[in-house]
Amino acid sequence: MGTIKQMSGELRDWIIETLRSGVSPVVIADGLVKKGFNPRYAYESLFQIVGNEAIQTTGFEDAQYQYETPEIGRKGNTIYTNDREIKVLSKVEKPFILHLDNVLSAEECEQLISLSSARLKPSKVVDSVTGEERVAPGRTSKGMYYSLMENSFIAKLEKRFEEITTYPIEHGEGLQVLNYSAGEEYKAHFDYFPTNKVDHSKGGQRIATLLLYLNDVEEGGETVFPKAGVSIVPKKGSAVYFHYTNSMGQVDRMSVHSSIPVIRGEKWVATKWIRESKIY
Ligand SMILES: O=C(O)CCC(=O)C(=O)O
Ligand SMILES: [Fe+2]
Repeated sequence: MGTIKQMSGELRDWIIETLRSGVSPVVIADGLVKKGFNPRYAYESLFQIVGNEAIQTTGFEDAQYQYETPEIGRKGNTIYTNDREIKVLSKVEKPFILHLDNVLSAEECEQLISLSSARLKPSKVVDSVTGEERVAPGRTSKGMYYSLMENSFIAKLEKRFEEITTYPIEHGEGLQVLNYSAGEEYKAHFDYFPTNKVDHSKGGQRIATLLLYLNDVEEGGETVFPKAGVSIVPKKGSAVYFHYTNSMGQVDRMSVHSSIPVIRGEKWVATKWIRESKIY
C-alpha cells in the first residue's frame, strides 16, 4: 500500500506535460500508485491538476468506477442501533443503494417537520462548473439547514445516523430538511461535488447520502435513480442510503438521481450528506 503524500514541483510539471500530450489522467494516477503514492492522494492530485490547468481530458469520465462495499453494506439485513432495529428493505449494487425502514419514528418525523417549517427558504443547487450554490429552475423545493448537533433532538438523530452509516458525526454536513409542494421537484443531479472543486480543508468530497422520508406522499414525489431503474416511494420514517465515492476518489455517475414532481399531497425529506473526512 503506497504512503507517499507529497509531490515535487518537478513531478507536477512532468504530469502537466504528460496530460497535455494526451495521456489519460487515470493511467498517470495508476502509475503514481505503482510508484508508492497513496491512491487517494494520486487521484485527487490528478483531478486538481486537470481542473487548475484546464486540461481537456477524457480520462476520468471514461474510467470505470471501482465499486467498494461500504461498512453499512456488511451489517446484514437488520441494522441495530442503540435504540432501534432497522430493516433493510432492498439493495442495489450499482450504484450502491440500501433502502431502510424504521429509521425515524412517526413522532420524530413530525417533530422534525414542525421544527423546520418556519425556517424554510428556496432551495439551491451546487453549480457543476463553479461549485458554488445558486437558486435554479430544476430545484423548486424549499429547504433549511440545521447546524451540526444544533439541539439535543438533532444530536440524538445524528448519533443514530453515525451508528447506521459508521461515519463519525463530524463527517456529516448539517441536516437539511426539504419540503416539496404539488408540482415541485429536484431534477436529475449528483450529490458529489465537481471533482476539481473539492475543498480538502472542509471534509473533502461527499461520499454518501442518507435521505430520510418524513411523510407519506399521496402521489408522485418518488426518488428516482434513472440509470439503475430504481424508484423509491416516500414512506414516513424510512430512508435510502446511497454511496458514490470510492477510496481512490472516483465518483459514481450511476448515482444520478432526482425527486420527481409531487402530484398530490406534499413531500418532506431530510438529507444527511457525508464527507470523506471530518468537516469541523
Ligand atoms: O427529495 C428527494 O427525494 C431527493 C433529495 C436529494 O436528492 C438531495 O437532497 O440531494
Ligand atoms: Fe441528491
